[in-house]
Amino acid sequence: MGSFAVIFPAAGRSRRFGDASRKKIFHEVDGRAVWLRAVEPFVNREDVGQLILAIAPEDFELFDRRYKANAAFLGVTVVEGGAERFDTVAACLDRVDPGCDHVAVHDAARPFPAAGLIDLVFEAAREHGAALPGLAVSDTLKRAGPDGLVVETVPREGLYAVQTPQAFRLDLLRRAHENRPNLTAPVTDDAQLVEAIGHPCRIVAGSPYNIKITTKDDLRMAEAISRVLPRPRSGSGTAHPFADERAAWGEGPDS
Ligand SMILES: Nc1ccn([C@@H]2O[C@H](COP(=O)(O)OP(=O)(O)OP(=O)(O)O)[C@@H](O)[C@H]2O)c(=O)n1
Ligand SMILES: C[C@](O)(CO)[C@H](O)COP(=O)(O)O
Repeated sequence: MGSFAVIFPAAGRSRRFGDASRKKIFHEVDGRAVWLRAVEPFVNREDVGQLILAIAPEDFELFDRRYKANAAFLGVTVVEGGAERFDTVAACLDRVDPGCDHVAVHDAARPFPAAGLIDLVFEAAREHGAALPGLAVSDTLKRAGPDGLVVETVPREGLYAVQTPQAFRLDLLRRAHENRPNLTAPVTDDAQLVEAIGHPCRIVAGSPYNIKITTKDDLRMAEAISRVLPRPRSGSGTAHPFADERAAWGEGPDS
């Protein structure tokens, strides 16, 4: 079985979060920092060989003071991130151990990646080379102009809101990142780079609980989610609480 290096981009600026005193990944949800919650479900997995967390240069002092011991205990390598998310991931790709043949990228701002969801993504990445979780869009979609007036209704068939972790064969993701200078559109996830070099990416069923903290409202939602999700089972062998949810998601995006 191949081994996954897991990259956690945590070097963002939290602009949309709107708290100049503390970035979103350092806020706590039910007493645990968002970044710790994002990392812990990947710790102690037999299929994970390396954990790499990328933080912004201005956060090293705070991180060392408050979280150095956590990172050491979890076996996390801490590196410096870049100006854009894809720069951060590229910097981490340079640090992947030679023993890893796959890589997963999971936003440090997503505190609830369930074990079952990670299993699905990793299995599909081994089979297809590239995999990511997604939720079929269930609201009606409108495109509007800057004046707020609707221009059109966008058919939602075949549209997914995608999440992380996104997982890839290592050589494929490296090639995809090398091709970045040839793209003109804004790049918002790693799968987009892989799509651009012509490799199909497989969507598996995401989870509505696997939210990304973007605004303060998301943090309030995360607090609510932490109250309804099951607690970790003792002796489960991982720090991850949500191993029983897999059945609820099904095996693919359509189930
Ligand atoms: N240069 C960057 C930009 C983003 N990220 C990370 O990528 C994830 C998703 O990005 P996003 O939610 O946009 O976070 P921020 O960039 O911090 O938010 P904002 O765009 O509001 O400033 C986050 O874990 C963030 O820390 C990163 O590692 N390096
Ligand atoms: C990678 C991602 O979380 C997938 O939904 C998302 O694209 C990140 O976007 P952001 O604009 O950097 O928050």
